[in-house]
Amino acid sequence: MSFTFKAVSNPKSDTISTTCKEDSNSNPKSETIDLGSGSQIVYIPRFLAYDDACDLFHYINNNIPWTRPTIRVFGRSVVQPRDTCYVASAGLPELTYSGYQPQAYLWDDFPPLKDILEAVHKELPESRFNSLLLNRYKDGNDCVGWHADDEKLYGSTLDIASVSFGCERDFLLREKPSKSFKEKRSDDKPPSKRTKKNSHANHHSFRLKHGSLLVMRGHTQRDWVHSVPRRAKADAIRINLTFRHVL
Ligand SMILES: O=C(O)CCC(=O)C(=O)O
Ligand SMILES: [Fe+2]
Repeated sequence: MSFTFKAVSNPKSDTISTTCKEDSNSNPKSETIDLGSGSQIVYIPRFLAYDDACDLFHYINNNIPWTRPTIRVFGRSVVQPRDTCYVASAGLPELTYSGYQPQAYLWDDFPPLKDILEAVHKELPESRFNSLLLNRYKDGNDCVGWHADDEKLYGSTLDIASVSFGCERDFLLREKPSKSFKEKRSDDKPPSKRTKKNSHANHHSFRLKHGSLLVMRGHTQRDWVHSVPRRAKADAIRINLTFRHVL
C-alpha cells in the first residue's frame, strides 16, 4: 500500500494539494522560534494536506505493530504511558532508551512511512533521517514526560522532525536548568524571538495539529527538554512520528 500525497507547505512544489479547506487563512505557513545558543524550533502547522493526513492516520493506527513496553525510570519498572514502535534503516546501531531496546522494523515493512520520510526530506533538504520512533497516545491519559532525545547514537547536533496526526495535544519545551556549558560557548547569541503569548523566555508551548511538522534543531536536545503532558480533555487518539538520524 502506498500513498501519493504531497506535502503542502513547500512553496517550491508544483503539486500543492488544495484538499484541506480548514483553517486555511488562520495558520502561518511556517514559524521559526530561535531558542538561543544554536537551537531553533520550526513549526509548520499544515505540512500535510488534511485528507492525506487522515489516510495516513488510519494506515498507521491499523498497521503498525504497536507495543506498550516496560521501561526503567529512576530505578523503577513502569509501563510506558503510550504505545510505541521503531523503524530504522538496516545496519544501524541498536537503540536503547530507559533500559529498553525496541525491535527495529524496516522501512520496506511500511511503505507509507517511506512516503512521509520523503516528504520530510523534501521540506528539509539538508536532513538525512534514517530512523523513526512512532508514538500512539490513546487518549489524554497517555503522555511523554520531560526528556531530551540526547542518546549518544544521535550525535550532538541532531535535528529531529516530528509529524503529528489525530487529536491535537500540547507539546512543551523547557530550558534545562544548567547553563554553565552554554555560557562558555562562543556562538552564544540572544534569542531573537520570544514574543509568543504562550511562551516565557525559557518555556514554549505548541498545540500540534493534525498533519503538522515540528523540527527541533541544533542544540535543542542538549539545552532543552520537551514533553507531551496528560490532558483530561483529550479524548481521541494522537499519533506522532519522530524522524531522527542515527550516526
Ligand atoms: O509525541 C510527541 O510529540 C513527542 C514524542 C517524543 O518526544 C519522543 O518520541 O521522543
Ligand atoms: Fe522526545
